[in-house]
Amino acid sequence: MAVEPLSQQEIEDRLADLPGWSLEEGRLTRTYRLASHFAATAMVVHVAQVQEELNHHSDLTLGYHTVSLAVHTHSAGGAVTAKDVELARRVEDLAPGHGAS
Ligand SMILES: C[C@H](O)[C@H](O)[C@H]1CNC2=NC(N)=NC(=O)C2=N1
Repeated sequence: MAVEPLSQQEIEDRLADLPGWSLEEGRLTRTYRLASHFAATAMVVHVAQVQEELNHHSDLTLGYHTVSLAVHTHSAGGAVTAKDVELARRVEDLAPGHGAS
């Protein structure tokens, strides 16, 4: 997949299809709320599996009942690329199965 930096407009266009995601300090960012700490922990493991599959990794933070992600592309100098959008899309797809919102 291309690692070309996305323009501001391209990022905004893609965020329109990623509910709850935003651009914070140059990274695609989202915090999910879950029913319990155990549920949040299980989601972290699932996200880690997807990140390994994609070979693309966020800063992934486990809170009391939350899972937070912040991602940009290191190999593109910290820019946001299609790889970041792909990861966000994959996490959006798996989140409902964890009861995450
Ligand atoms: C060597 C390995 O393929 C690279 O370091 C991968 C790992 N995960 C990564 N994750 C992110 N967010 N950006 C990268 O450029 C990146 N590169």
